[in-house]
Amino acid sequence: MIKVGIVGSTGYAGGELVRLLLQHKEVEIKWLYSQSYLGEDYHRIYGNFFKLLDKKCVGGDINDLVNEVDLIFTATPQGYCSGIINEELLSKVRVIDLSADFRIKDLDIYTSWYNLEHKSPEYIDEAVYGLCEINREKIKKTRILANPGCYTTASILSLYPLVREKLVDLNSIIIDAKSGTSGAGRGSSVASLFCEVNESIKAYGITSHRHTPEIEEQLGYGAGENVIVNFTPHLVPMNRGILTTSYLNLLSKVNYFDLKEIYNKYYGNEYFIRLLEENVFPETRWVSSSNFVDINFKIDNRTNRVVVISAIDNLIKGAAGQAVQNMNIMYGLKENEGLEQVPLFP
Ligand SMILES: NC(=O)C1=CN([C@@H]2O[C@H](COP(=O)(O)OP(=O)(O)OC[C@H]3O[C@@H](n4cnc5c(N)ncnc54)[C@H](OP(=O)(O)O)[C@@H]3O)[C@@H](O)[C@H]2O)C=CC1
Ligand SMILES: CC(=O)N[C@@H](CCC(=O)OP(=O)(O)O)C(=O)O
Repeated sequence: MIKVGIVGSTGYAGGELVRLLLQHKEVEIKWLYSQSYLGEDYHRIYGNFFKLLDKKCVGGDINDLVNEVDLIFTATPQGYCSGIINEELLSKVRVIDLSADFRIKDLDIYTSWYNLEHKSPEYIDEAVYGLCEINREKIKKTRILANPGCYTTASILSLYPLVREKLVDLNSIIIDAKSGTSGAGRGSSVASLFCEVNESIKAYGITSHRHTPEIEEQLGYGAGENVIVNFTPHLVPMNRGILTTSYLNLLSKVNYFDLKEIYNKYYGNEYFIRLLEENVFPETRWVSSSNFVDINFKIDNRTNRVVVISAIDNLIKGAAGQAVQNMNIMYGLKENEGLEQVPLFP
């Protein structure tokens, strides 16, 4: 059994981690860390766990708590994980961080886009970017796993084959993305209030969203050269889900089946990536509460562009599910262990 502790267990991503790990055959949840709910029954925070999980939230020194576990998940705001990482902690546990602290390899880019001083930059190189389908081999051995962002998971996975195979103009990429409001977390803010979100859709972070450099860096590794994207997220009045619609200029005349062959080459054997049938396009409801990524595309012969659509659940493949998938890889387990849920609909 892998003994785990979860910091940030009371947030939306943390809550989904608890739900998935509770049903995982190879995992024992040892503790749930919380500053705000110290000593409270976890099921009093999230009533869905009533009679299923009998644990109180713990607090205190994380350096003591790590003695009880093999692995910790940090589902915490940016800046927390980089503040606790040190050699002593890593001699006791492996870490899966759901924040952006170790995702971006270029420290200057991290500092400028996050407006944060990194507290342990010496560990950035060692950390592995946990996009499972792309970095599987490196993930197996790492002590620090940087779990990718939600928009970035959907964007990178859906565009990676085209960029890697240099089928598109790397300066032409436009990613239009939409997210449910759970993407903003459980912390209250005016922007997340029902009346602010319901019956409306808005773009935000235009030209400045912090997932832009994460997408550019990872697609750049795939292409072997710099990639520049326009990334525009939108907030939509639904609880969960991300849909991306991307536009890329094709460099040569190709048809649907040429591109399908390329996508099959990369993802044909991937359990969690579902390449849909021709003219069937992803919808967030078909992946809801599951770890699946649905992808399809259409070529616009008039403009010589390819339009790529992808859908994920932001809290699962975009956060907790991918974190569990990464744990499975790190511990040599079946990659879909604990993640075989059929998507929830309606
Ligand atoms: N929501 C999503 O769709 C996604 C989220 N993420 C990332 O996952 C992380 C968690 O996000 P999310 O669950 O949405 O956020 P929430 O705001 O819902 O939860 C964050 C949790 O972190 C804890 N926390 C807050 N401040 C601190 C602190 N200074 N030290 C330790 N713990 C703290 C809080 O718990 P308490 O006060 O009880 O200790 C809180 O419940 C973030 O880094 C986010 O960027 C990544 C991908 C998708
Ligand atoms: C709808 C919404 O607000 N989404 C969040 C992104 C989700 C997320 O938490 O991503 P990171 O882990 O990279 O922070 C946002 O735009 O900030």
